[in-house]
Amino acid sequence: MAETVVTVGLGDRSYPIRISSGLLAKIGFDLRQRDIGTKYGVITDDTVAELYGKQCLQSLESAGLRAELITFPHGEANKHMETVAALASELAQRGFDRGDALIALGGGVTGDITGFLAAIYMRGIPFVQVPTTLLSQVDSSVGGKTGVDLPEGKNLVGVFYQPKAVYIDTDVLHTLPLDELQGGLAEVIKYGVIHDADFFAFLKKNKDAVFALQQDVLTRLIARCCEIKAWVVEQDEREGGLRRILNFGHTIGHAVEAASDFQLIHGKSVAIGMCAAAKLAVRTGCLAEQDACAIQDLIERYELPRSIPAELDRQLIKKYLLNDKKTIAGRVFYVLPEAIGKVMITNQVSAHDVDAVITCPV
Ligand SMILES: NC(=O)c1ccc[n+]([C@@H]2O[C@H](COP(=O)([O-])OP(=O)(O)OC[C@H]3O[C@@H](n4cnc5c(N)ncnc54)[C@H](O)[C@@H]3O)[C@@H](O)[C@H]2O)c1
Ligand SMILES: O=C(O)C(=O)C[C@@H](O)[C@H](O)[C@H](O)COP(=O)(O)O
Ligand SMILES: [Zn+2]
Repeated sequence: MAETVVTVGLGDRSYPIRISSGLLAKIGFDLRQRDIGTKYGVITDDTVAELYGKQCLQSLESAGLRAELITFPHGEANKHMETVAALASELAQRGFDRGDALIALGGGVTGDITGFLAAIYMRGIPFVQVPTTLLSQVDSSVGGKTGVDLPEGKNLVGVFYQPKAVYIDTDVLHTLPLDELQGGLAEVIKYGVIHDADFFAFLKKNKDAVFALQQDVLTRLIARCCEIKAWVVEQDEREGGLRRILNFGHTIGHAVEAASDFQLIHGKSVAIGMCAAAKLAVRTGCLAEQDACAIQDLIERYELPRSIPAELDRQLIKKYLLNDKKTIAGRVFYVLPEAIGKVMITNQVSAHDVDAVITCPV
């Protein structure tokens, strides 16, 4: 199958998202042509290092580029400032300078950490994204949101910093655990709800092909998500308005993720958050019951959770809600669906409705 390319159009900071099978072996050649750095620091977690570290280094070295693998322990629990500080020291000790560049090889945790590191190391060096989870291929590797968590909440420290290119090799999804594939599918469903009813219908129809990682369906799915994200980011890079729609499912989702102490992965927390937002939308009168059911049914079809686990502390969820960046002057912003393919942003949801949805058992 031919390569698919989606462009993120940001003037002189525009960049390509290249999508194809077998791309990992070709990135060295492409990077040499782009002349992004003298030496490449390949930042990756221990799991991905074991699976794809060697392949990535070989791709760069066979193109005549110098590269070094630098690892950190996998998992959301390590997406914090201490990891960034340790990686920055490692770069300095290995002599990385302003002529060098970073490669984020891994999932969203690696991408968020590496992008942030690239933005602040020596006040900014270039980086590229090589996402290896479905979630990172359809969402986190695109758009330049980088950052880490604080004990007080998710992604509370970070900057907007765009990559120079995104390389999506669909082959790497074959080693991804099912749980992680499903997490990515939650963000995929998000795109259908916020912007594209036809894509929502496509997902409804193609579940088996998606789970079987059928190449044509997978490429179409990843490309459509990247197109929608690029379309949003091109209009509102720094989340002054439209970009907030990408946060559908993340208001309650992020609070649930943090309250579970990251035992619930990001994508699954977003699935729960999208169902909660659909319920809130019905309660506030902006969404028809049957559309809320359609959203919940698709989430269930992809074997994702729909409700907040009973054992999670509701008060803790409310505390995290108030610490989130979506809370301004004490008012929490929600992205609520109005129909499949259309959402609105509001900070006028009553505490009573939020309480009802958070405490609701199903
Ligand atoms: N910046 C953004 O725009 C943005 C968007 C969405 C999510 N995020 C962030 O992304 C993070 C979630 O990303 P994620 O779901 O990719 O999690 P992740 O990076 O933790 O990856 C999930 C797990 O899969 C393993 N893994 C990665 N690729 C693999 C492969 N090909 N085969 C086998 N195992 C593999 C990793 O080692 C990890 O243990 C969260 O921190 C979330 O906040 C950021
Ligand atoms: O790119 C964006 O914008 C998003 O909101 C994408 C989300 O899927 C992602 O989880 C993001 O990290 C959330 O950002 P935050 O600013 O709410 O922390
Ligand atoms: Zn997300």
